[in-house]
Amino acid sequence: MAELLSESLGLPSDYLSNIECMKSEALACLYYPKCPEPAKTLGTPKHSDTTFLTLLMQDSTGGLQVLHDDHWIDVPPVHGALIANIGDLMQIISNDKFISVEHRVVAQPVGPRISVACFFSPSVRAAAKPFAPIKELLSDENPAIYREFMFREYYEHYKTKGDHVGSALLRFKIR
Ligand SMILES: O=C(O)CCC(=O)C(=O)O
Ligand SMILES: [Fe+2]
Repeated sequence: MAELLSESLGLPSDYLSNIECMKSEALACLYYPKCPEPAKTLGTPKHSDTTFLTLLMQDSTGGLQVLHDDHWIDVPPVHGALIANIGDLMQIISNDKFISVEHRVVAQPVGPRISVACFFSPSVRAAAKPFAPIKELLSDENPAIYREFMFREYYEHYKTKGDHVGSALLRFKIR
């Protein structure tokens, strides 16, 4: 995935793996019990992932939706397939060439639903360096949309504002 994403940004195929932006993995195993009153709640509320990339495996129950042009679109389960979601940090370093996807999981009267999300974030070494849009992607016609920041500042945003905060993108946006 790192190679494909690097190439689609027009960069050498080892670019993203060299900067170690997706070198740490965290795995979340999620269990959604069946819900007697699905209209009154959500399985997972609307959000975009804070990391670089998420690979998601969902079972055959369904319920995942992505926001597209202000409409919620079902992401139907495909046996054996993984879903790749771009996260906010990837949006920032790609200078909006990749856009992080807003998604949610609806509650359902059937279940339980099980999903496994693997979140890819920077290595400790990469997290100690500043983040900013990749210089090779910038030009006079395509200036940086986000300022430089440290990983610690990025995560402070979520820690101080709690779970229901919007994404950190606006905080770093300069144009
Ligand atoms: O359970 C799912 O399919 C999605 C979970 C999710 O979006 C997340 O954990 O960030
Ligand atoms: Fe998510």
